[in-house]
Amino acid sequence: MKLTGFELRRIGLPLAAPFRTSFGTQTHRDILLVRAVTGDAEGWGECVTLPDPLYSEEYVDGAVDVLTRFLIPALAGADDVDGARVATVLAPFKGHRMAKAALEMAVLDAELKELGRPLARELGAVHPRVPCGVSVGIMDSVPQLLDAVGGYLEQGYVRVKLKIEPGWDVAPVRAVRNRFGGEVLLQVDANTAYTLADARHLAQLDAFDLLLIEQPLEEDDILGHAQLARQLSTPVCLDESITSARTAAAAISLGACSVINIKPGRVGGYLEARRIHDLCVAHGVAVWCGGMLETGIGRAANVALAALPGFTLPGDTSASDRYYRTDITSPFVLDDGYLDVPAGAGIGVEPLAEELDATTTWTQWIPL
Ligand SMILES: CC(=O)N[C@@H](Cc1ccc2ccccc2c1)C(=O)O
Ligand SMILES: [Mg+2]
Repeated sequence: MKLTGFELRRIGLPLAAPFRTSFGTQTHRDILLVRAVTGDAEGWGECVTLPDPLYSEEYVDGAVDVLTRFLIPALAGADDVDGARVATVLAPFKGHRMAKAALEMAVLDAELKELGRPLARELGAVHPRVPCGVSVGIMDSVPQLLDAVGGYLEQGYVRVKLKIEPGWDVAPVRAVRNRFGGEVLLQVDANTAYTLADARHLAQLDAFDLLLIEQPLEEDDILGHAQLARQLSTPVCLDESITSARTAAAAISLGACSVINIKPGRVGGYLEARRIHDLCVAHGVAVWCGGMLETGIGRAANVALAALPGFTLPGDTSASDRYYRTDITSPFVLDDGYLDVPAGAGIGVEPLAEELDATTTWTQWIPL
């Protein structure tokens, strides 16, 4: 496969509704897309960075800089790069996993589109569609939360995840349980908002039969999560802490988690995501596919990943309209709580030209 160049393209999309988490409220997305061009095809990657380093240390402007000055030149200097080799070529550069993931995804999509091979099959998907959960933000009041949760359950979502933070945790969870009953699959996500000193407070959540509590402590506090896990009956799931197969192996071995939220952008790409999946299956650790409010580009690849056998819990692979009134691809529409795995070559979708043009805020072509 002969790469001729890459396009970096930023698009601006308003969120259908504000999305509040313990690290802030988002109303708008500034999304970096990567287009890989070869002689015979083009592939797309989506960088899941936020504009500010609030979820992790990466942010959009930083990703643009590291791609432009280091990562794309490294690929230009390597011969015969394909999807499987991108991570090796980029390995000398530390971190910047979301930027690396977007680049690898674009190269992999171009390669598979040239070969006519679907990403799902390439990754080892075994299901034609995946059951979908929904992530519900922190709200101004419990009644507002109950309305939102009721709406998502009516749409067919099979699992509800509630964002929590100190001051918004036990009461909203109890209210959802009281209103919607004990059968609803329910979990919470703290996005690192607590400390080990909150252990006794968080143990109150054990009364609500949650599937898991996601990332209660800081990203680098693996030992803290192991100590907390011993004080809770609710399974601890890690998100921000799991940055590679190596950190997943360490977290599992140290008893820091019994469930893992796999996000390809956070771990450096879909191939590393598959390695984490395989590791977790070997250890009997359940995994599910997390979300970073991706457009249909990232959503398509996430749904393919979520169809692998070890993804036994519903993920945050929600429909396009969970976040966007208009997606930049044909929208992913929930059908009886499921999303279909794209069957086309590569990620199986392409951006809609008119949507792309309407939302583009900046673009740069980088020839190899
Ligand atoms: C679906 C979900 O909860 N995702 C992340 C948090 C998150 C929240 C807000 C975001 C805003 C812009 C881009 C990515 C974002 C990710 C999580 O699981 O922790
Ligand atoms: Mg999370």
